[in-house]
Amino acid sequence: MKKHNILIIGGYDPTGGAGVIADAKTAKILGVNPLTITTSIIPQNNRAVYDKMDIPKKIIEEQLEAIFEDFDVSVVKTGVLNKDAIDLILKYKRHYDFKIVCDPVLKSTTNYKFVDEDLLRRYIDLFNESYLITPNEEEFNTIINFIEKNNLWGNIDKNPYILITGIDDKLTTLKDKGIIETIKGKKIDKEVHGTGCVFSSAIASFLCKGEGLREAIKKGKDVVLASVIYATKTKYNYNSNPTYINKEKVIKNLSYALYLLKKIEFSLIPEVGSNIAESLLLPNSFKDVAALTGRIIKNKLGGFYIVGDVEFGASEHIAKIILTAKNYNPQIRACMNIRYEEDLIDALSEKFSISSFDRKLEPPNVSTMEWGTKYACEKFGGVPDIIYDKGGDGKEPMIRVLGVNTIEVVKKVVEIQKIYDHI
Ligand SMILES: Nc1ncnc2c1ncn2[C@@H]1O[C@H](COP(=O)(O)OP(=O)(O)OP(=O)(O)O)[C@@H](O)[C@H]1O
Ligand SMILES: Cc1ncc(COP(=O)(O)O)c(N)n1
Repeated sequence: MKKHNILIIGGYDPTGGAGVIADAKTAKILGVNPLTITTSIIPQNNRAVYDKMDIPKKIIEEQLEAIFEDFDVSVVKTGVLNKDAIDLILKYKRHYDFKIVCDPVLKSTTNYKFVDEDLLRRYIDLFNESYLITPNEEEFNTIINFIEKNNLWGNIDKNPYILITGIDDKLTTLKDKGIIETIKGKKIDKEVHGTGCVFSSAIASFLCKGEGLREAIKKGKDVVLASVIYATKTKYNYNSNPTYINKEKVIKNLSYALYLLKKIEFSLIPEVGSNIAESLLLPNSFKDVAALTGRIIKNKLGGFYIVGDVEFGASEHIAKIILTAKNYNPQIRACMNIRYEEDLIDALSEKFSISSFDRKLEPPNVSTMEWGTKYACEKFGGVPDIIYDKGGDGKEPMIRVLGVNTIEVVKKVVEIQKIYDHI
C-alpha cells in the first residue's frame, strides 16, 4: 500500500507551541510521518514574536527537492509562508499530485503580523490551488474583504473548502459562502498558543490517512480539544500539547494499567471488589467510560483475580465519579476504588492530595457518587488524588484514586500499597 506522508511547510517556533514543530508533533501522534520544510525562523514565546528571518528561496527549493526526490507526499499542510515559499509550492503542485491544506496564519496570537498586502495577494493563488483553507473568523474576514476590495474573484477559478475555525467551526467554500455545516466545540477557559496549527495539521493528517473531509474535521476537533485541555503551562500562557484520546488509546491505557497492577502484591481490595475506569475526553455518559465488566477480587489463598473484560459502558458506579470530577478538572479521566484503612489515610497525606465526604450528610434522592464526588471536589477546590468516605448504612468505607489516565492511577495505587505495607 502506498505510504502516505504529510509535508508540513511553515515557520520555526523554538518553543514548539506553534509552527512546524507543533505540526510535526500532531502528525506523529496521529501515526503519520511528518516531513517538514522551514520557511522562516521566528524567535518567539507566549509573550511575543521577536523577529522573523526568511530562509533563502534556494534553500527552501533544495528542501522541496530533497523531499520529493525521496518520498511520496499526499498532503501538504502550510503554516507561516513567504512569497518564495508560495511560488515554490505552486511550482511543485503543477508537477506532483498532493492535496494542500492551507492554514493562512496572517498574524500571531501575540499580534505579530506575518502577512502584508503584497503577500496576501500571492496567497490568493495558493488558496485557489488548495483543497481546504482553515482561517479563524478574523482571518476569513480579512481574506474576503481583500478579494472584494482588489476585485480578485477573477483570479479564482477553483472552489476550495473553507473551515472558519472558532469554538464552533463553520464549513463553507471560497465561492459559495453558504454554511455547509457547523461543527460544535466545547470552550475550555484558557488561551492556548498554536491551536490553529494543531487543528489544521490534525485535519491534514487524518486526510493523509484516507479519512473524508468531515471525519477529518471531527477527529481533528477532538485532537485540538485534548491539546488545549492538556496544554503545557509556560510563564506567560499555555503551549498547545498535541494529544489524541480515542477508544483505542483508552483501552490500551487500561490494558497496560492492569498489566502493571499484576506486577505487585495488591492487597487493598475492598469486600465489594475494585474496579478501574478511564473515559474519553469530556465524557457525556457512562458509555464514554471503559472499565472491567467484572471486578478485581481477592483470592482467599492470597493474591487477586481480575475478572471480566475491558468494555465501554461496563461501570456506572466508577463512571459517575469521573463524569463529576471532569467538571472540576477536564484532565481527570480515570479512577479506581480500593479498600479503606483507618490509619492509611493519615499515612498518605504527605504524598497525596486527599478529600472526603460523609454519607451522613448525603441529601435524599441523589446519586451518592455524584453528590460525594462533587462535595469532595468543592471542599478541595479541584480534583484531589484521593477521595474517601468512611461508609455507613451497610456501605463499606472506600478510597477512590483519581488521575489523568488509568496508568497514572495504578502508579498511585502501587505507591499507596507500598506505604500501606510499611505502616
Ligand atoms: N480555549 C479553547 N477551548 C476549546 N477549543 C479551543 C480553544 N482555543 C482554541 N480551540 C480550538 O482550536 C481551534 C483553532 O483555534 P482558533 O480558531 O483560535 O484558531 P487560531 O486563532 O488560528 O489559533 P492560534 O492563533 O492559537 O493558532 C478552534 O477550532 C477550537 O476548536
Ligand atoms: C511559526 C509560527 N507558526 C504559527 C504561529 C501562529 O500561532 P499563534 O496563532 O498561536 O500565535 C506562530 N505564532 N508561529
